[in-house]
Amino acid sequence: MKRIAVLPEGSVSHEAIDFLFDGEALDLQHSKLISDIFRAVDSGSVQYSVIPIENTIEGSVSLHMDWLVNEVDIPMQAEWVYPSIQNVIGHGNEFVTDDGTYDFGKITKILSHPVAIPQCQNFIRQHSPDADLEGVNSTAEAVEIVKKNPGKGWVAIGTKLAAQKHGLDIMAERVTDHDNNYTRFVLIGHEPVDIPREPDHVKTSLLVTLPEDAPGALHQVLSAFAWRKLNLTRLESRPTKKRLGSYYFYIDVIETVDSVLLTAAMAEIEALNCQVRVLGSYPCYTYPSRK
Ligand SMILES: O=C(O)C(=O)C[C@]1(C(=O)O)C=C[C@@H](O)C=C1
Repeated sequence: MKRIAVLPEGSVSHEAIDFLFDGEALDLQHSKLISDIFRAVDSGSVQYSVIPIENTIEGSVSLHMDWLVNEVDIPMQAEWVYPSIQNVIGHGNEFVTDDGTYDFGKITKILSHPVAIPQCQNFIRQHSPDADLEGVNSTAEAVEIVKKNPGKGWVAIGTKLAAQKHGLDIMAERVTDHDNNYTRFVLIGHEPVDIPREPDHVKTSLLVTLPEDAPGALHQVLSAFAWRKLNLTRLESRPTKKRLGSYYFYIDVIETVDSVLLTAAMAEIEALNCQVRVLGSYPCYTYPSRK
């Protein structure tokens, strides 16, 4: 049975891992902190860890990307995209009105993961503009905190799974600003993973660091992919954290790392005095397609 570290029961990450393995029995090790999820696979206490890296509304989960790049050296073994369906969850009796609806104006505090709160900005502004907002370690943790603090007017933004686990009420369903709110997850680990279905495509993630003060260097890097007709699906700069104005580029290419074209492109980029690090070459699965 695969041993996998993932955020607490009822988190979006937890729902997402069940989708990837399609009901396969897994030995899930739940941890409260994403840093512990990274450490679990780094120390070898689990085979794989589940890391959310990008969201439709919020973009990159920078903290997690930085961990992948700076704190650990563990390859990405699979990627999948899963919907982040967020709900307002609380002790419904604190907010219920005479006509049986909920008065969201009575909410004093909204707790959730810092990536989930901005996904629901419109709902919050419209219904509970005066509520305090508090970021916690996961949507599942937010639901747990609300459960333990009745009578204070607190609600969480989280999954139905978490509401069920803690016996709380779903006061509003699907409250994200856009319906197509998806999160991109990666499975990291030292061994390739066996997933019992065909991927939608394969991808290679690269980290490219340009030589200092080289005009046109990024253009030359992109040309190495362009003239080989290699399809890039992500290009993002992140600070190297060494000095202000110094960046590395995170590049996703639809190709396996050992393909002749990608190998040649990487060699060309290295010949430009760039550093190239392969973060992983892996199968990608898109919800809800199951081949
Ligand atoms: O808090 C959770 O439920 C998580 O799985 C984490 C996480 C994230 O880090 O991006 C995952 C997806 C959600 O959209 C919001 C939060």
